[in-house]
Amino acid sequence: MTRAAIFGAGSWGTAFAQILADAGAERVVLWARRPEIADGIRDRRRNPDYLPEIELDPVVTATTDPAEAAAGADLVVLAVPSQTVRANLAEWGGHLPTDVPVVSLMKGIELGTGLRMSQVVEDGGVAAERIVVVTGPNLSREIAARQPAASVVAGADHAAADRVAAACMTPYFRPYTQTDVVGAELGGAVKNVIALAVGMAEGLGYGDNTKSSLITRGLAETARLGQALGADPATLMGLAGVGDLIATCMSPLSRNHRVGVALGQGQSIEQVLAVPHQTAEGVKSCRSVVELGASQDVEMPICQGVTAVVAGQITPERLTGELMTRARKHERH
Ligand SMILES: NC(=O)C1=CN([C@@H]2O[C@H](COP(=O)(O)OP(=O)(O)OC[C@H]3O[C@@H](n4cnc5c(N)ncnc54)[C@H](O)[C@@H]3O)[C@@H](O)[C@H]2O)C=CC1
Ligand SMILES: O=C(CO)COP(=O)(O)O
Repeated sequence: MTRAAIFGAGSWGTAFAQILADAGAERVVLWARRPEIADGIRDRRRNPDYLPEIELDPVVTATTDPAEAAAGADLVVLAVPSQTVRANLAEWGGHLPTDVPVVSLMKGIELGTGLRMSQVVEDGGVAAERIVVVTGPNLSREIAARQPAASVVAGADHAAADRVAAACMTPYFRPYTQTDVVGAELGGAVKNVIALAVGMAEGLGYGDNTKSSLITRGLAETARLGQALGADPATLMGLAGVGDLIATCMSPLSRNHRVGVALGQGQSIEQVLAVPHQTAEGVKSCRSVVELGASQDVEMPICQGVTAVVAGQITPERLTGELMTRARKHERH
């Protein structure tokens, strides 16, 4: 029976705690940054800020002490924002057990280094064969409501991925194992940027043809990047690619989608981010995705345009015009 430590008590960390508990975990300890979050989970079995509608199973508890969270864990899960995980690991990585799978739930590319999350975790001292990525069309609010969803559990070591998949399989959460960590992570990171673009289109008042065109051409950008970086194209046609792209781009529950809608409606990025909201990874990862693409000579016009809108350099209207008037070309190029 699993004894898990989940670092990050936001939406996905909290929903994943419920998954592990429903899958039969003996104990799940959430590490929270803020004491009021840990107190709510420990004393009232509710996270007061993230998915407060879930009454957490009694096996779920919480602490702000990383050593206490990690003690005795046979599974470690990381669920903090992509851009903070390096600093987080430097702070509390020394407390992590050295011989158990470490799961990354994060979907992003690190700014400045262009590294995928598993590479950042590896830099933090975790051996590659212990790192497992969980990704796919998994909007936390739907998972919290125990609505059926499938997911990808990818590890360079299939046995580690299989161990994690066994620990998180429930009647509403169906994990498929994978060894293509590169494809799984790229799918999860790039779809957030495409969801910003689709949200912008919605905010501008455009309908489903526009959104479908952006999703499909966004997939083409992801596939080109994946090919350059050694991903298996089949991974991007699966749950981690197409699956997550559809969920995130189409759902009003997606934070990236919602940020895109607000930008499309004419708000500035400062106005959008001034409203307290949860992590919309694409806002930061758009730049690192474009830089990663440029380092491989991969053209990513939608991601480039989103980055320019987020930087305040162009408006969503102008992005539409620029994308629509690019030189004609073969669909597969
Ligand atoms: N929410 C969702 O539906 C899903 C989210 N993800 C990914 O999971 C990762 C985490 O996202 P969410 O839990 O949704 O975000 P969230 O915004 O709901 O929660 C983030 C958590 O990290 C904490 N945090 C913020 N700054 C921190 C710092 N400097 N150090 C330590 N902790 C910090 C926050 O207090 C909060 O507990 C992201 O990479 C996201 O893309 C993946 C699949 C689904
Ligand atoms: O990754 C997600 C769904 O799979 C969550 O999307 P958002 O981060 O845009 O809410």
